[in-house]
Amino acid sequence: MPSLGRLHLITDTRPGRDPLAVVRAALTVAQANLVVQVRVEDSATDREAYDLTRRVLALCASYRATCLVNDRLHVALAVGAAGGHVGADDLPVAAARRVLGPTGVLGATARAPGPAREAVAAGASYLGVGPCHTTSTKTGLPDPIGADGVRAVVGAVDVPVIAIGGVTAARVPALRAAGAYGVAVVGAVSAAADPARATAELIEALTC
Ligand SMILES: Cc1ncc(COP(=O)(O)OP(=O)(O)O)c(N)n1
Ligand SMILES: Cc1nc(C(=O)O)sc1CCOP(=O)(O)O
Ligand SMILES: [Mg+2]
Repeated sequence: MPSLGRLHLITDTRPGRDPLAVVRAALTVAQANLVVQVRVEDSATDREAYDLTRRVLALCASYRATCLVNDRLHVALAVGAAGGHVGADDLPVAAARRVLGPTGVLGATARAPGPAREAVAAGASYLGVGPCHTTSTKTGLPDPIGADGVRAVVGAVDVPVIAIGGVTAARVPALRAAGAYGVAVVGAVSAAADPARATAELIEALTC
């Protein structure tokens, strides 16, 4: 399995957003270092998810970047994406592993060391850990766990930890110091006036 990219860009498909333009801009800068996770609104149809994912996958292929699919693993399989990401409301990790097979990239959300260990034992190849900071992108989340929460999970598992939730380039150093392998962002790139520049700042913070 190729090594996992350190910057995960999660698509923002809320009304008024242009996820393909943002993905295109980020890819021109981050290229093969980027992981694009296609995340659609719960109200989106499978056909809408499939169509968007096919287009994102085609863009990623031009740069040898990795494309993952949030929640809808059948869409990941249908388009030939590298894998998917599941959380508490999705397929259990062991079931997701059976769906993706032994070589698919499988991310799982974990917010504390115990569930993190369970997710890895069940077949997760990386963990999404957060929310690290407050976020306006998703509602209904628990309180932020901060860099200390990330550190606790990092100490419990031997797979890459991807910090998520309110992540900005300025916050990356503290997350890396806590042991995060990488970060996942929505707003830091999608809501930026210049998504390519925002991507460059995140890559710089992740690799310096
Ligand atoms: C990298 C990463 N980490 C966490 C999540 C959140 O997944 P989940 O808890 O299933 O919530 P939804 O994204 O499905 O609303 C993620 N998508 N990616
Ligand atoms: C989709 C998602 N899941 C989270 C979690 O903590 O599980 S935080 C989040 C949204 C991240 O968006 P932004 O980078 O704009 O804060
Ligand atoms: Mg989910």
